[in-house]
Amino acid sequence: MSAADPRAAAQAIDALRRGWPVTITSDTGAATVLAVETADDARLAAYDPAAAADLLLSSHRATVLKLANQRDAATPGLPVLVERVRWLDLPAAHALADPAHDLATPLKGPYRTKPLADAGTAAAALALARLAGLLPALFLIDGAIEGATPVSAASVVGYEDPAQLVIAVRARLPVAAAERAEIIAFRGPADAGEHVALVIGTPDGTPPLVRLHSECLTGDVLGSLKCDCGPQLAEALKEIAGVGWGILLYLRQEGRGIGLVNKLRAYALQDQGFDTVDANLRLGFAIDARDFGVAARMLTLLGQERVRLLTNNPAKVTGLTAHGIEVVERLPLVLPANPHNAHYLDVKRDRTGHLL
Ligand SMILES: Nc1nc2c(ncn2[C@@H]2O[C@H](COP(=O)(O)OP(=O)(O)OP(=O)(O)O)[C@@H](O)[C@H]2O)c(=O)[nH]1
Ligand SMILES: [Zn+2]
Repeated sequence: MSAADPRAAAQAIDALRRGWPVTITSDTGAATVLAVETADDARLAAYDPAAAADLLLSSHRATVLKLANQRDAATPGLPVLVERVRWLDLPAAHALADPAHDLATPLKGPYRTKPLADAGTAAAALALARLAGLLPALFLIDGAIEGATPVSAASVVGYEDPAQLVIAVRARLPVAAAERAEIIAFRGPADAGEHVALVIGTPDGTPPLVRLHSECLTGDVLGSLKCDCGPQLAEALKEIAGVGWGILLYLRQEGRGIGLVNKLRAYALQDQGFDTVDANLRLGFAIDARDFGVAARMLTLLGQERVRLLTNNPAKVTGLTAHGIEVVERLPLVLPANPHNAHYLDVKRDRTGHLL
C-alpha cells in the first residue's frame, strides 16, 4: 500500500463536508463517493449525470433496514451497496441514510444490493464520513472521476494513527479541584481538536490515578442530565486531587467518537424511544467508535505506562492494555442516578458491559 498522506485525508474530509466528490484508491481498486448528507440536486447531477451511482451503507444501517441479509453471509461486518434504480432519487437516499424519519415514513423499496467491487475503498469511505461528522452513507461510482479530490485508503487508515501525536505545549493551570496542576496539549495531523492532559500534583514514583474522559459538550459544559459525564468529570478531578497525584485525559471523542451532530441525532432517536445503543446502530455507527490507543499514546508521552484507572468500563482497561499500558488497578467511578439518566445507566450496565 502507498504511504499515508495526511494532507490528502484532510482534503478528502473537507470535500465530503462541502458536498464534493472524493476518489478513493487502493491497491485493488478505486471508487468515487459523494456523501448523501451534503449532496444536493446540482452536486449529485454534476457527479453522476447518468444517475447510475449506487448507495453505500454501513453494515449497521443495512441491518436496521433489513438489507444486510442480501450480503455475502460469510462477511458480516462489510458495508452494503444498494443498487441504484431510477426512483432512488435524493429524497429516497436521504431516507436510507438518515433514521430520523424511519418510524414515520416506511421505506418504499424493494431495494436490491450488489456485491462490493472493493472492500478497502468502501471501508475508507465510511471512515471518512465518520471523520467528517457526517452520516455514514455515500453515493458510490466504481473507478476514479477526474476533478474529484483524490485520497488513498491507506491515508484514511493512517490519519488517526496515535503514533503521530506529539506534545504541543505544557503550562501551569491551577483549577478549582487542584491548585497544583499542569495542562499538556497534544497535536496530531487529525484535526478533531486537541487532546489534553491535566496532570495533578507531583509524581511520587507510584502509578498515577488516571481518568480517561471522552468529550461530552452537553454534559461537560451545559450540565446535561441525560448522561453522567459532568458529575464523573468533577468527581474524577476531586478524587485525583484527593490522592495527590494523577492525570485526567480529556479526549476529543465527542459522542463516543461519532461527533456532536451525530450524537445529537442519537438523542433525537432516544426521544423516539430508542436506547443509546440502538440509536447509534440505527444511525449506522458502532456502539462505541472510540480508539483508546490515543489515550495510551498520551500516557506514554507523559512517561506513565503503569496506571490506576478510574472507570466502570472494561473496554477502557482492555483498550489501554492492548496499546502497552499496564492497568495495575481499576477503581469504580459511580455517581447517583437522576430521573433523566437512570435508564441510560441501566443500558450501560445491561448492554455495554459497564460494571455498575
Ligand atoms: N453516541 C452517544 N454518545 C453518548 C451518549 N451519551 C453519552 N455519550 C458520550 O459517551 C462518552 C462517555 O462515555 P460513557 O460510555 O458514558 O462512559 P465511559 O466513559 O465509556 O465509561 P466510564 O469510564 O465508566 O465512565 C462521551 O463522549 C459522551 O459524549 C449517547 O447517548 N450516544
Ligand atoms: Zn455525556
